[in-house]
Amino acid sequence: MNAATDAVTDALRDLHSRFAGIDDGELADYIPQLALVDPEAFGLALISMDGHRYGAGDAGVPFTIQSVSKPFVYALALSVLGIDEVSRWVNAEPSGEAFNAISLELGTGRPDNPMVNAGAILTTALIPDTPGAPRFGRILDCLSRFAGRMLDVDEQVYFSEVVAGDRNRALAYLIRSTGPLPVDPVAAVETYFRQCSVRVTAMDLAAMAATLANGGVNPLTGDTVVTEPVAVRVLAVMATCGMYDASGDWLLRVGLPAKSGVSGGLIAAGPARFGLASYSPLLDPTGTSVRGHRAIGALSERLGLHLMHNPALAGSTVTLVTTADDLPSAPKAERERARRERVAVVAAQGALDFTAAERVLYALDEADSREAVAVVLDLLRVTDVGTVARAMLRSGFAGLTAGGRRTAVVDPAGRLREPGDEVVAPWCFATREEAVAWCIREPGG
Ligand SMILES: NC(=O)CC[C@H](N)C(=O)O
Repeated sequence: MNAATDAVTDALRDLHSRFAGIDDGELADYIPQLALVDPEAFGLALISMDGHRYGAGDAGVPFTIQSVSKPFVYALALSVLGIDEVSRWVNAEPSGEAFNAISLELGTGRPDNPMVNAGAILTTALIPDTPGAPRFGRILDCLSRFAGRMLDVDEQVYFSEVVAGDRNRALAYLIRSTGPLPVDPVAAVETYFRQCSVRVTAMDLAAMAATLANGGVNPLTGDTVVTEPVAVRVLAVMATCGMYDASGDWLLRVGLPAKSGVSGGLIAAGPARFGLASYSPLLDPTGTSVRGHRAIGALSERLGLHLMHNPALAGSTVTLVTTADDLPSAPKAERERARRERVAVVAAQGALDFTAAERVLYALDEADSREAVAVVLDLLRVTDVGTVARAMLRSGFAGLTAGGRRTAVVDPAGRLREPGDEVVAPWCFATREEAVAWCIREPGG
């Protein structure tokens, strides 16, 4: 039944079997309950921007979210307070230190970033707490919307964190003593422990990562969990700080915004492509899952997901640069006329952004330099024109017209039109034939 998409699942299964044999690393034991899990558990999950779900191994096994909660609570804080207010309290600089280090800015006491514990405790404390909407209720609701289902708390892990939480309590008191902490340290840490104890599966984490990759819209539910600018900022902080003191090496080799947690969860987001997640509780010394690191690294390489790697450039934007007399489908008389008149035709396809618009403009100049009298731009197969691209194409056309060219656009969907104007270039046509015919008609004829 899934004969075709099985190829995607097979790729995940392949990675799963490649790395399942690795048993390097240690279970986190500073939170006693975390040391009780099955060290062999290993799951991989991938969710596309269309909400297609793929899993291998233990993708449905529950575990606590731990530090993977941090980017999502940061997203909530940004949504409620805005970037300027949040930045007053917590910085966005990589600390180059371990997750539980005393990463506080000299002088201000501001935590270095929201991905280390100090910054995460502060970020949690920034979430408003009102009788109608208590702080933790808001956080659980937000994490659940990112996952696309109602999540709950593993009370045993929560109590275990409370028992073992002296270092986090110390951090909260330290922040309070050196600088900013808007609430009581005990309350801040208590909520932070609960947030870390929220139960998820690798498939849930893939949905959460996919929501960030998808501009804040959950691809499973269609719910706009956060706005696009918020999603973009969270991904930026994940890219620079998400892997603590291993963030630089991770960006170098894997090249994706990511976040790890000490229970063995790991997420990575391929913007506009995929949400990825893994679960395997054996950790390296930075607190990152060993198998997860290897598997997501391999997946990124296999799928060409590195952010700096040719960012999803559409293959071809310009599908045709020619003169109308080269068009074999045109009637003979029209081709004769076109030969005399030299009508150049440029056809484009797909979604036009800045990059694509530059290609189209270059092709228009190329067509124009064929000593054309008239230039036709065919947008019939264009699916979208962004605001920036529209402005560029309009001004490019204005330039051609000012240079004495007749110009026409095949734009039945009115993609170049702006509110308040009827037509774009001198004329807008529904078909290429009409546009060419108009161009070769004798002036005034
Ligand atoms: N890196 C982590 O996952 C740390 C989370 C854990 N609850 C702690 O605060 O120590």
